[in-house]
Amino acid sequence: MNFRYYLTMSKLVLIRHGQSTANRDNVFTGWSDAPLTDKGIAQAHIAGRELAESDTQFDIVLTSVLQRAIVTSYIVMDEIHQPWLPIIKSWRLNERHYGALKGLNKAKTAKKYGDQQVREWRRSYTLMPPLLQHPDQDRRYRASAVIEPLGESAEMSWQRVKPFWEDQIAANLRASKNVLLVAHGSSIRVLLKFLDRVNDADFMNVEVGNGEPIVYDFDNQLHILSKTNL
Ligand SMILES: O=C(O)[C@H](O)COP(=O)(O)O
Repeated sequence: MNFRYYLTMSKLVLIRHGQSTANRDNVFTGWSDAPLTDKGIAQAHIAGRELAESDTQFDIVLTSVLQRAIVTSYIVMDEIHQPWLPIIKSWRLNERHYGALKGLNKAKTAKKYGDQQVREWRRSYTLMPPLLQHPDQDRRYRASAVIEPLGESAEMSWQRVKPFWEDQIAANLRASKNVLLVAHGSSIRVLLKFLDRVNDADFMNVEVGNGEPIVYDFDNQLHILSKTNL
């Protein structure tokens, strides 16, 4: 038996949702609930088919409470022929909240504030976007007693992803479960920062494409055995 195979106890697959209407229109999205485009739906099918080739038997699906991630997860579950899997939807996996940038066109914002400023808003670990005056009040967050943020840095989004890592992701991996996580650019980027030990400066260069699965294999001590981009 292959030594690495013998040690492998669990698998974590991270997938950013397919293209949303806001991605297509180059608009800051954050917690806005933009649906998938036809291209985004096709990307989700392709990601699912790529994953199906590995024949991984998943135990649980984790996603956000935003439809672009939820619908992507449904498509992937269907493509891997495991539509019955238990699924947990949590606000903790939401995209980073883009504050007052939400709904603005990224190219027009770069013209107004400069490319460097917009790059830092988008890719810095610690910089906050301009904040909203008042929180939005979406019913789905009231149900889980979550006060919607006025805006978040990537670091702030890690503060709310981290408990979910402990309670759901790591807990399942330690129990030798295979986890499929379908989320967003920023919620996945902060997980990659943690898993790959990326420093704050290098975090600026961490990118995650729509519908591109990232596969981690762990041993039973939660050490990473391998990382593969499908
Ligand atoms: O929220 C958004 O606008 C996008 O989903 C991700 O945006 P980014 O590429 O600026 O991180």
